[in-house]
Amino acid sequence: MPTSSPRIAFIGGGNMARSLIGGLVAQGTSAASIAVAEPNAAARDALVADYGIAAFADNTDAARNADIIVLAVKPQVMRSVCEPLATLAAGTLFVSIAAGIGCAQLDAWLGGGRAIVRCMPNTPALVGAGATGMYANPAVSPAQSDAARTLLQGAGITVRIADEALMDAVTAVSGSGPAYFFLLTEALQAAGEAQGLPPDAARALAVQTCLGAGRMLAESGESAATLRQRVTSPNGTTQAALDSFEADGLRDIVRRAVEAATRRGGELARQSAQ
Ligand SMILES: NC(=O)C1=CN([C@@H]2O[C@H](COP(=O)(O)OP(=O)(O)OC[C@H]3O[C@@H](n4cnc5c(N)ncnc54)[C@H](O)[C@@H]3O)[C@@H](O)[C@H]2O)C=CC1
Ligand SMILES: O=C(O)[C@@H]1CCC=N1
Repeated sequence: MPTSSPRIAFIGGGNMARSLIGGLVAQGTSAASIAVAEPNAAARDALVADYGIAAFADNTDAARNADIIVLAVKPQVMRSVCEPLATLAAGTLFVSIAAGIGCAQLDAWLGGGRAIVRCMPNTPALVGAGATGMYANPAVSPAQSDAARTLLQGAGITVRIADEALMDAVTAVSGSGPAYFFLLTEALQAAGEAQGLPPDAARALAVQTCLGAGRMLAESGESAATLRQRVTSPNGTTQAALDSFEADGLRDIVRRAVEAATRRGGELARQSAQ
Protein backbone atom coordinates (compact mmCIF):
# COMPACT_ATOMS: atom_id res chain seq x y z
CA MET A 1 0.00 0.00 0.00
CA PRO A 2 1.31 3.50 -0.76
CA THR A 3 1.79 5.81 2.26
CA SER A 4 -0.33 8.50 0.51
CA SER A 5 -4.02 7.74 0.08
CA PRO A 6 -4.50 4.69 -2.17
CA ARG A 7 -6.02 5.00 -5.63
CA ILE A 8 -9.31 3.14 -5.69
CA ALA A 9 -11.18 1.84 -8.75
CA PHE A 10 -14.74 0.54 -8.56
CA ILE A 11 -15.77 -1.99 -11.21
CA GLY A 12 -19.53 -1.55 -11.42
CA GLY A 13 -21.13 1.73 -10.37
CA GLY A 14 -24.52 0.50 -9.08
CA ASN A 15 -26.24 0.88 -5.72
CA MET A 16 -23.61 -0.64 -3.45
CA ALA A 17 -20.67 1.05 -5.22
CA ARG A 18 -22.47 4.38 -5.02
CA SER A 19 -22.99 4.04 -1.27
CA LEU A 20 -19.30 3.16 -0.73
CA ILE A 21 -18.15 6.03 -2.97
CA GLY A 22 -20.49 8.43 -1.14
CA GLY A 23 -19.04 7.26 2.19
CA LEU A 24 -15.45 7.70 1.01
CA VAL A 25 -16.09 11.22 -0.29
CA ALA A 26 -17.97 12.17 2.91
CA GLN A 27 -14.98 10.89 4.94
CA GLY A 28 -12.70 13.30 3.06
CA THR A 29 -11.14 10.95 0.48
CA SER A 30 -10.12 13.05 -2.53
CA ALA A 31 -12.36 12.47 -5.57
CA ALA A 32 -9.15 12.50 -7.64
CA SER A 33 -8.12 9.18 -6.07
CA ILE A 34 -11.39 7.40 -7.03
CA ALA A 35 -12.33 5.99 -10.44
CA VAL A 36 -15.31 3.93 -11.51
CA ALA A 37 -16.05 1.70 -14.50
CA GLU A 38 -19.73 1.49 -15.39
CA PRO A 39 -21.22 0.41 -18.74
CA ASN A 40 -24.45 2.37 -18.25
CA ALA A 41 -23.84 5.93 -19.54
CA ALA A 42 -26.56 7.55 -17.41
CA ALA A 43 -25.23 5.91 -14.21
CA ARG A 44 -21.70 6.97 -15.19
CA ASP A 45 -22.73 10.60 -15.75
CA ALA A 46 -24.58 10.66 -12.42
CA LEU A 47 -21.48 9.43 -10.55
CA VAL A 48 -19.34 12.15 -12.20
CA ALA A 49 -21.95 14.84 -11.42
CA ASP A 50 -22.53 13.73 -7.81
CA TYR A 51 -18.98 12.97 -6.69
CA GLY A 52 -16.59 14.53 -9.23
CA ILE A 53 -14.83 11.17 -9.71
CA ALA A 54 -13.43 9.85 -13.00
CA ALA A 55 -15.77 7.43 -14.76
CA PHE A 56 -14.93 5.02 -17.57
CA ALA A 57 -16.93 2.74 -19.84
CA ASP A 58 -14.04 0.26 -19.95
CA ASN A 59 -13.03 -1.69 -16.83
CA THR A 60 -9.31 -1.83 -17.56
CA ASP A 61 -9.17 1.93 -18.13
CA ALA A 62 -10.53 2.51 -14.61
CA ALA A 63 -8.42 -0.25 -13.03
CA ARG A 64 -5.05 0.40 -14.68
CA ASN A 65 -3.41 2.62 -12.02
CA ALA A 66 -5.41 1.56 -8.96
CA ASP A 67 -3.96 0.23 -5.70
CA ILE A 68 -7.38 -1.14 -4.69
CA ILE A 69 -9.99 -2.55 -7.07
CA VAL A 70 -13.50 -2.91 -5.69
CA LEU A 71 -15.43 -5.60 -7.56
CA ALA A 72 -19.01 -4.32 -7.26
CA VAL A 73 -20.81 -6.21 -10.01
CA LYS A 74 -23.44 -8.93 -9.77
CA PRO A 75 -22.09 -12.45 -9.14
CA GLN A 76 -23.27 -13.63 -12.59
CA VAL A 77 -20.86 -11.29 -14.44
CA MET A 78 -17.94 -11.60 -11.99
CA ARG A 79 -15.96 -14.15 -14.01
CA SER A 80 -16.09 -12.08 -17.22
CA VAL A 81 -15.09 -8.99 -15.20
CA CYS A 82 -12.18 -10.68 -13.38
CA GLU A 83 -10.44 -12.54 -16.19
CA PRO A 84 -9.32 -9.41 -18.11
CA LEU A 85 -7.99 -7.96 -14.80
CA ALA A 86 -5.53 -10.88 -14.41
CA THR A 87 -2.83 -8.77 -16.10
CA LEU A 88 -2.86 -6.08 -13.36
CA ALA A 89 0.20 -5.53 -11.14
CA ALA A 90 0.92 -8.14 -8.45
CA GLY A 91 0.52 -5.74 -5.47
CA THR A 92 -3.05 -4.76 -6.33
CA LEU A 93 -5.64 -5.38 -3.60
CA PHE A 94 -9.02 -6.72 -4.74
CA VAL A 95 -12.09 -6.11 -2.60
CA SER A 96 -15.15 -8.12 -3.66
CA ILE A 97 -18.63 -7.30 -2.41
CA ALA A 98 -20.34 -10.03 -4.45
CA ALA A 99 -22.53 -12.45 -2.52
CA GLY A 100 -21.49 -16.09 -2.52
CA ILE A 101 -18.19 -16.03 -4.49
CA GLY A 102 -15.22 -17.33 -2.51
CA CYS A 103 -11.65 -15.98 -2.49
CA ALA A 104 -10.25 -19.14 -4.13
CA GLN A 105 -12.64 -18.75 -7.08
CA LEU A 106 -11.88 -15.03 -7.45
CA ASP A 107 -8.14 -15.74 -7.17
CA ALA A 108 -8.31 -18.32 -9.97
CA TRP A 109 -10.16 -15.87 -12.24
CA LEU A 110 -7.66 -13.09 -11.37
CA GLY A 111 -4.63 -15.18 -12.31
CA GLY A 112 -3.58 -16.58 -8.89
CA GLY A 113 -1.58 -15.30 -5.89
CA ARG A 114 -3.91 -12.30 -5.43
CA ALA A 115 -4.57 -10.30 -2.26
CA ILE A 116 -8.35 -10.46 -1.89
CA VAL A 117 -10.73 -9.11 0.75
CA ARG A 118 -14.16 -10.65 0.43
CA CYS A 119 -16.90 -8.69 2.10
CA MET A 120 -20.61 -8.72 2.61
CA PRO A 121 -22.10 -5.24 3.04
CA ASN A 122 -25.82 -4.54 3.37
CA THR A 123 -28.21 -1.98 1.92
CA PRO A 124 -28.30 0.36 4.98
CA ALA A 125 -24.86 1.34 3.60
CA LEU A 126 -26.97 3.59 1.34
CA VAL A 127 -27.76 5.75 4.41
CA GLY A 128 -24.34 5.35 6.07
CA ALA A 129 -25.65 2.75 8.52
CA GLY A 130 -24.32 -0.41 6.87
CA ALA A 131 -22.84 -3.49 8.52
CA THR A 132 -20.08 -5.27 6.60
CA GLY A 133 -18.45 -8.59 7.44
CA MET A 134 -14.97 -8.86 5.89
CA TYR A 135 -12.59 -11.78 5.34
CA ALA A 136 -9.02 -11.26 4.10
CA ASN A 137 -7.17 -14.10 2.36
CA PRO A 138 -3.61 -14.90 3.52
CA ALA A 139 -2.06 -12.82 0.69
CA VAL A 140 -3.54 -9.59 2.15
CA SER A 141 -0.97 -7.54 4.12
CA PRO A 142 -1.94 -5.80 7.40
CA ALA A 143 -1.72 -2.42 5.61
CA GLN A 144 -4.03 -3.65 2.84
CA SER A 145 -6.48 -5.02 5.39
CA ASP A 146 -6.56 -1.63 7.15
CA ALA A 147 -7.08 0.13 3.82
CA ALA A 148 -10.02 -2.14 2.99
CA ARG A 149 -11.54 -1.52 6.41
CA THR A 150 -11.20 2.27 6.01
CA LEU A 151 -12.87 2.02 2.62
CA LEU A 152 -15.82 0.03 3.96
CA GLN A 153 -16.24 2.06 7.16
CA GLY A 154 -17.36 5.04 5.09
CA ALA A 155 -20.67 3.23 4.79
CA GLY A 156 -21.05 1.96 8.37
CA ILE A 157 -19.41 -0.55 10.71
CA THR A 158 -17.13 -3.44 9.77
CA VAL A 159 -16.62 -6.80 11.48
CA ARG A 160 -13.55 -8.89 10.68
CA ILE A 161 -14.29 -12.58 10.02
CA ALA A 162 -11.33 -14.94 10.49
CA ASP A 163 -12.84 -18.04 8.83
CA GLU A 164 -14.14 -17.63 5.28
CA ALA A 165 -16.60 -20.49 5.79
CA LEU A 166 -18.55 -18.13 8.11
CA MET A 167 -19.23 -15.63 5.31
CA ASP A 168 -22.47 -17.48 4.45
CA ALA A 169 -23.59 -16.92 8.05
CA VAL A 170 -22.67 -13.21 7.78
CA THR A 171 -24.76 -13.02 4.61
CA ALA A 172 -27.66 -14.70 6.40
CA VAL A 173 -27.52 -12.37 9.42
CA SER A 174 -26.58 -8.91 8.11
CA GLY A 175 -26.54 -9.18 4.28
CA SER A 176 -30.13 -10.35 4.08
CA GLY A 177 -31.00 -9.05 7.57
CA PRO A 178 -32.47 -5.67 6.58
CA ALA A 179 -35.23 -7.59 4.75
CA TYR A 180 -36.17 -9.38 8.01
CA PHE A 181 -36.73 -6.06 9.78
CA PHE A 182 -38.65 -4.73 6.77
CA LEU A 183 -40.89 -7.82 6.90
CA LEU A 184 -41.45 -7.39 10.64
CA THR A 185 -42.29 -3.72 10.08
CA GLU A 186 -44.77 -4.65 7.32
CA ALA A 187 -46.37 -7.19 9.65
CA LEU A 188 -46.53 -4.71 12.55
CA GLN A 189 -48.12 -2.08 10.31
CA ALA A 190 -50.70 -4.58 9.01
CA ALA A 191 -51.45 -5.73 12.56
CA GLY A 192 -51.97 -2.11 13.65
CA GLU A 193 -54.38 -1.60 10.76
CA ALA A 194 -56.20 -4.80 11.76
CA GLN A 195 -56.71 -3.19 15.19
CA GLY A 196 -58.33 -0.15 13.48
CA LEU A 197 -55.42 2.28 13.04
CA PRO A 198 -55.47 4.33 9.81
CA PRO A 199 -52.71 3.11 7.39
CA ASP A 200 -50.67 6.33 7.64
CA ALA A 201 -50.71 6.23 11.43
CA ALA A 202 -49.86 2.51 11.53
CA ARG A 203 -46.94 3.04 9.14
CA ALA A 204 -45.55 6.06 10.99
CA LEU A 205 -45.76 4.28 14.36
CA ALA A 206 -44.24 1.03 13.07
CA VAL A 207 -41.38 2.73 11.20
CA GLN A 208 -40.40 5.08 14.02
CA THR A 209 -40.59 2.21 16.52
CA CYS A 210 -38.16 0.19 14.36
CA LEU A 211 -35.81 3.19 14.13
CA GLY A 212 -36.05 3.97 17.84
CA ALA A 213 -35.43 0.37 18.89
CA GLY A 214 -32.44 0.14 16.52
CA ARG A 215 -30.93 3.36 17.87
CA MET A 216 -31.36 2.19 21.48
CA LEU A 217 -29.65 -1.11 20.61
CA ALA A 218 -26.74 0.73 18.97
CA GLU A 219 -26.39 3.66 21.39
CA SER A 220 -27.34 2.45 24.90
CA GLY A 221 -24.60 -0.17 25.28
CA GLU A 222 -27.22 -2.51 26.79
CA SER A 223 -28.15 -5.95 25.54
CA ALA A 224 -31.29 -6.56 23.50
CA ALA A 225 -32.60 -8.74 26.33
CA THR A 226 -32.16 -5.94 28.92
CA LEU A 227 -33.85 -3.38 26.70
CA ARG A 228 -36.71 -5.82 26.06
CA GLN A 229 -37.19 -6.46 29.78
CA ARG A 230 -37.30 -2.70 30.47
CA VAL A 231 -40.32 -2.28 28.14
CA THR A 232 -42.10 -5.23 29.71
CA SER A 233 -44.23 -4.39 32.74
CA PRO A 234 -45.29 -7.49 34.73
CA ASN A 235 -48.59 -8.74 33.36
CA GLY A 236 -48.79 -5.73 31.06
CA THR A 237 -49.40 -5.37 27.34
CA THR A 238 -45.85 -6.18 26.19
CA GLN A 239 -45.87 -9.34 28.30
CA ALA A 240 -49.07 -10.41 26.54
CA ALA A 241 -47.50 -9.90 23.10
CA LEU A 242 -44.15 -11.51 24.01
CA ASP A 243 -45.85 -14.55 25.53
CA SER A 244 -47.73 -14.93 22.25
CA PHE A 245 -44.47 -14.66 20.22
CA GLU A 246 -42.75 -17.24 22.45
CA ALA A 247 -45.72 -19.62 22.34
CA ASP A 248 -45.66 -19.38 18.52
CA GLY A 249 -41.93 -20.19 18.46
CA LEU A 250 -40.52 -16.89 17.17
CA ARG A 251 -36.93 -17.74 18.18
CA ASP A 252 -37.13 -21.03 16.33
CA ILE A 253 -38.68 -19.34 13.31
CA VAL A 254 -35.73 -16.90 13.16
CA ARG A 255 -33.18 -19.70 13.67
CA ARG A 256 -34.68 -21.73 10.81
CA ALA A 257 -34.81 -18.68 8.49
CA VAL A 258 -31.13 -17.88 9.12
CA GLU A 259 -30.25 -21.55 8.59
CA ALA A 260 -32.10 -21.47 5.24
CA ALA A 261 -30.27 -18.30 4.13
CA THR A 262 -26.88 -19.73 5.19
CA ARG A 263 -27.59 -22.93 3.27
CA ARG A 264 -28.66 -20.94 0.18
CA GLY A 265 -25.40 -18.93 0.36
CA GLY A 266 -23.45 -22.19 0.17
CA GLU A 267 -25.52 -23.38 -2.80
CA LEU A 268 -24.97 -20.10 -4.68
CA ALA A 269 -21.22 -20.33 -4.01
CA ARG A 270 -21.10 -23.86 -5.43
CA GLN A 271 -23.09 -22.75 -8.51
CA SER A 272 -20.74 -19.81 -9.17
CA ALA A 273 -17.74 -22.18 -8.98
CA GLN A 274 -19.13 -24.39 -11.81
N1 LIG B 1 -28.12 -5.36 -2.74
C1 LIG B 1 -27.73 -5.94 -1.61
O1 LIG B 1 -28.43 -6.07 -0.59
C2 LIG B 1 -26.35 -6.44 -1.53
C3 LIG B 1 -25.59 -6.64 -2.67
N2 LIG B 1 -24.34 -7.14 -2.60
C4 LIG B 1 -23.55 -7.40 -3.78
O2 LIG B 1 -23.13 -6.19 -4.38
C5 LIG B 1 -22.93 -6.39 -5.76
C6 LIG B 1 -23.54 -5.23 -6.51
O3 LIG B 1 -24.91 -5.17 -6.18
P1 LIG B 1 -25.78 -3.85 -6.43
O4 LIG B 1 -24.93 -2.63 -6.32
O5 LIG B 1 -26.99 -4.00 -5.60
O6 LIG B 1 -26.14 -4.09 -7.98
P2 LIG B 1 -26.42 -3.04 -9.12
O7 LIG B 1 -27.11 -3.77 -10.23
O8 LIG B 1 -27.04 -1.80 -8.58
O9 LIG B 1 -24.94 -2.64 -9.61
C7 LIG B 1 -24.16 -3.42 -10.47
C8 LIG B 1 -23.58 -2.47 -11.54
O10 LIG B 1 -22.66 -3.19 -12.33
C9 LIG B 1 -22.74 -2.71 -13.66
N3 LIG B 1 -22.19 -3.73 -14.56
C10 LIG B 1 -22.83 -4.76 -15.19
N4 LIG B 1 -21.97 -5.46 -15.94
C11 LIG B 1 -20.75 -4.88 -15.78
C12 LIG B 1 -19.46 -5.16 -16.29
N5 LIG B 1 -19.23 -6.17 -17.11
N6 LIG B 1 -18.44 -4.35 -15.92
C13 LIG B 1 -18.63 -3.31 -15.06
N7 LIG B 1 -19.84 -3.01 -14.55
C14 LIG B 1 -20.88 -3.78 -14.90
C15 LIG B 1 -24.22 -2.47 -13.86
O11 LIG B 1 -24.48 -1.59 -14.94
C16 LIG B 1 -24.64 -1.93 -12.48
O12 LIG B 1 -24.60 -0.50 -12.46
C17 LIG B 1 -23.52 -7.76 -6.09
O13 LIG B 1 -22.48 -8.67 -6.34
C18 LIG B 1 -24.29 -8.16 -4.85
O14 LIG B 1 -24.18 -9.55 -4.62
C19 LIG B 1 -23.75 -7.36 -1.40
C20 LIG B 1 -24.44 -7.14 -0.26
C21 LIG B 1 -25.78 -6.71 -0.21
O1 LIG C 1 -30.43 -11.88 -1.38
C1 LIG C 1 -29.25 -11.99 -1.76
O2 LIG C 1 -28.88 -13.06 -2.27
C2 LIG C 1 -28.26 -10.86 -1.58
C3 LIG C 1 -27.18 -11.20 -0.62
C4 LIG C 1 -27.42 -10.36 0.58
C5 LIG C 1 -28.46 -9.45 0.21
N1 LIG C 1 -28.91 -9.71 -0.98
